[in-house]
Amino acid sequence: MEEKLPEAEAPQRRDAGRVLLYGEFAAAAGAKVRFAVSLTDTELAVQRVTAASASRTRVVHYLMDCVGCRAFRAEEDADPGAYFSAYFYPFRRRWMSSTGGRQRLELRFRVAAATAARDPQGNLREAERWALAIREGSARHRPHREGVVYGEVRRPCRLMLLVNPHSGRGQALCLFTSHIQHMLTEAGVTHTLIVTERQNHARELVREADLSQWDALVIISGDGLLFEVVNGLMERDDWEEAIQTPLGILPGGSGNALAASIHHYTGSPPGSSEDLLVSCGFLLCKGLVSRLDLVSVSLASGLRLFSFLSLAWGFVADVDIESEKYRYVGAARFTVGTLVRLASLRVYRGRLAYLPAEEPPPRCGASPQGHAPGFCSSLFCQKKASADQGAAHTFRNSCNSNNATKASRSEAPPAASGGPADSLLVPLEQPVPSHWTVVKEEDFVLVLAMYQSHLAEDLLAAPGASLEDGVMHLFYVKAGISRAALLRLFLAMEKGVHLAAGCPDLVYVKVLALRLEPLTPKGVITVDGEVVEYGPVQAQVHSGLARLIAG
Ligand SMILES: Nc1ncnc2c1ncn2[C@@H]1O[C@H](COP(=O)(O)OP(=O)(O)OP(=O)(O)O)[C@@H](O)[C@H]1O
Repeated sequence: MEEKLPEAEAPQRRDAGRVLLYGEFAAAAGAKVRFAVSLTDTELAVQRVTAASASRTRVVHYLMDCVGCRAFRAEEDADPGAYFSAYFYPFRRRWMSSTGGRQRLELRFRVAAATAARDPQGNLREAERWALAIREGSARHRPHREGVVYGEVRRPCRLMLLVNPHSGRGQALCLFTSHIQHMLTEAGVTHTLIVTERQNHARELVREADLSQWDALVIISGDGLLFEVVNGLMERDDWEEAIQTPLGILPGGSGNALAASIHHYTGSPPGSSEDLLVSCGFLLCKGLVSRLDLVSVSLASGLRLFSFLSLAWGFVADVDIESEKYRYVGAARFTVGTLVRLASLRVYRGRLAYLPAEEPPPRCGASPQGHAPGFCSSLFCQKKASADQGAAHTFRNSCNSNNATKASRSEAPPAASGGPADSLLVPLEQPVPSHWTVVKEEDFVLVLAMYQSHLAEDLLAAPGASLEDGVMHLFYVKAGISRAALLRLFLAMEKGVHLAAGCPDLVYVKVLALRLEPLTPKGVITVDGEVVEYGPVQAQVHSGLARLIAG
């Protein structure tokens, strides 16, 4: 962020702290104009050196916005000067608009001290002194949120950067070279680029990789490639350590839900897809690491997946998959898909039950309004008697300690199949525990569990979500909603105000675990936007199990 101050010749400012370095430099060899440059703990201030006070405007660049600085010799051998270039990405609002994005700004100064004009090595040493001080300052100041505990990517760092060349409109590689590559160079981040050759290539790579060689695993693609990476890590024998590897995401798909969520959490207003890419690239260069909730998803076949974004059935899952054919229009594919599916709105039959995160578990037989008692005469109850003992026992053990807060990661015994045990779940063939809430309705238009804020770049589905809140944000829309009302909901979701729309058919609840049992014979269930086998499915949150580069 730039701040123009009217008068500030003195190299001392109360609010910015002590001046660490001060110098007067030109921008290039032979340039007449000189600049007074001062570095404090938080900012680099630049002021033109001139006799006329009117042109002495002082411009402040915050180290918070700086990704790196480098020193180098002049290109011409005859020039004894050296240079330092600092790279800033301040946020700029668009003219007459509430949107904006980070924009690149390079500040370059030529060091050629009068006394050492013929001392190229001395000039370079001075330029390096400035570059090091600016780099250290920018590493100390990074965009962060109050109350979040951060780690950081080790420096100097080596990234494994996985690109899906087919994601989105097939431009991920191009987006990397045009927007990200130079940022990484500016930030001194070394990386190895791997272009995926097929589905599951990334999954296999990270499953077999020597992770000690990498400080972070970053994808430039849609959410599907990160889904592969997360599951590849969780399939390893050393999953507990492997999943601690910082993950990063650069939006190259058409949905880019996690990238949009990360951007949203920084408090910046939404911008274009390009703004989102630069914002995520900036956060990657800054290298702060937050914890990220993962949800374990168990399917009827016994397969267990780990998900970081969403579980969807009905309208949302259908739109996601059916709109694949409109991928050439980019993010607008969801809008087109929504309109097409609205025209032939479907009702999906099934049973839904969940363990609420906030309310105390309902007593047996006590039914919250609109819900059946904990155990109902549904398919969930086929083996009520036997489950009552085993399941309730299993559940009580975990429930006492964490029902009101977060699903426990550390207290559960390790599961035989790798990954943490699902202490809140009972086998799918058994009824859900008695104090779960079983939804009375069985006809739905959609069921959607979100663990991050965005369903797509422009769909703020769960405004209250955060990276590590330890809950799933469960939405379901009951059958009977009109097309117009559903359209209104999706339009309101663009601004994240759908929950305030007073739609009687929309239900929202925070849950720790859920079970969905589709009765409609054919349909689509997606996990993080990827199709999984259709049938009964259940899920539990594991709070903060993974680590993600975010601000
Ligand atoms: N080289 C490849 N060829 C074919 N499929 C790939 C390749 N690399 C990855 N995939 C698969 O492509 C699918 C889609 O990937 P991804 O989600 O990253 O992109 P996208 O679908 O375009 O993004 P979005 O979900 O945002 O629309 C995933 O299932 C992924 O496993």
